Amino acid sequence: MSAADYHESAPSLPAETRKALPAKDSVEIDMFADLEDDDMFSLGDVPDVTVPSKVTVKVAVAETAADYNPTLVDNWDDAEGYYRFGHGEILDGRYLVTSVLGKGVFSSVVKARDTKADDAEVAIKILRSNETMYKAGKKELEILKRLMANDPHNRKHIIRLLRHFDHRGHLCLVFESLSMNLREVLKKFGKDVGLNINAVRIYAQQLFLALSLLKKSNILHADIKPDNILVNEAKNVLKLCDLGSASDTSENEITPYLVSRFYRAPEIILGLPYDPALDMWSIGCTLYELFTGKILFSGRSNNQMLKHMMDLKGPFSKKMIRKGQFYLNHFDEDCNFLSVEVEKVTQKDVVKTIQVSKPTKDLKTRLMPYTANMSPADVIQVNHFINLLERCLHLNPEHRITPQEALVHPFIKSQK
Ligand SMILES: Nc1ncnc2c1ncn2[C@@H]1O[C@H](COP(=O)(O)OP(=O)(O)OP(=O)(O)O)[C@@H](O)[C@H]1O
Repeated sequence: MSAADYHESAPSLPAETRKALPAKDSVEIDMFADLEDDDMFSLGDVPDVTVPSKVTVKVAVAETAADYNPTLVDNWDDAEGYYRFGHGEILDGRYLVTSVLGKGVFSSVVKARDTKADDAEVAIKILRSNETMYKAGKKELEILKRLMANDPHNRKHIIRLLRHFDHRGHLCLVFESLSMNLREVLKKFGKDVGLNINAVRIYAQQLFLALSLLKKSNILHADIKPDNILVNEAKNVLKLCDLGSASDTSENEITPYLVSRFYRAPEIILGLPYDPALDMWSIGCTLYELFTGKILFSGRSNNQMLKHMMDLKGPFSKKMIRKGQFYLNHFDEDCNFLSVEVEKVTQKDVVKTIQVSKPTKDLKTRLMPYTANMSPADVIQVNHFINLLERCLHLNPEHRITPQEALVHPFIKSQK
């Protein structure tokens, strides 16, 4: 999750977590900036993540929670509570840090070699040192354990947690190491053109398996998007990661900002009770993006997200609209849509009342142009894909396809 995304969803967090977040980024991140390569997805063509062959060991102290002295925090934390690493530092007496993978809102993630396990590569998520972040990390840890207990043979495509430890007041989660995330795969291989239909099918099947495990475990992921899906070096296996926003299905507090906006289901925006179907919506948006290289619903606000959804799928039923706690923010009493648009000349927001009767650009219209140079067999696949997407993106969560149904859908079942 990016800081910009997260800030928008901050109202769903405890107040103290929100306070701990860095200042809001007012600019929406351009997720396809600096694209270099327009190639279609081709396996085996990605350079390895650079890991220096020689690293100098700078610190070799194994801390325990008992060693932790909060007054010394400034020595190794930056002002925002992120752990400051030394290149070549050893964590927990065994993990030799080789590179920094990234810095999210909750944590920094590093690659390391496990000197007690044949130098196997691992990824370590180091939570920021802040009581609320620590608690959030503990929740992520418990959820990961629950998921692994329900998938003892590691067949369901959710990231594996190897172990955890405390390091100078930071909770550290040790994961199996994977290569790039699907946002990066798309940037590298599918800018504006997307991945080929067979790659999309393989990824779709693995995502539905992950979703079936989440559903069985009564867990909502609540942040599925290409950034939170990692692939192996060969890019033929994916794993769903970042369970930092996940919760038990019983914890469904109604909030209009759950899930990163472009992947947010309509029931969240309208303020209806939600369930695992919200993750299926995010998967529908993600699969569309994998195939086309383009974001399906890139609304600048919840209101414009609803507009984009209706352009694709037609109007919401009045019954569904009226059940939503927030419906009067977006519809009038007669369920006409109140579209908040920017007036071109004044650049001010104006509200236009719109009666939506049918989709202006449905999935078939959008996706068929991609079949122009395809073989007849692939065109059949794309037709199946369109049908599957229609069902993942049903406006009414009660009618959305379930993971079990998706796994036997003709798009998934009809291998070439
Ligand atoms: N097991 C792993 N193997 C390889 N890279 C990983 C692994 N786990 C995380 N990463 C990298 O670190 C990034 C951030 O991880 P993650 O989303 O779990 O942390 P986060 O603190 O929740 O970040 P954010 O706030 O951006 O969501 C991922 O997008 C990925 O690029």
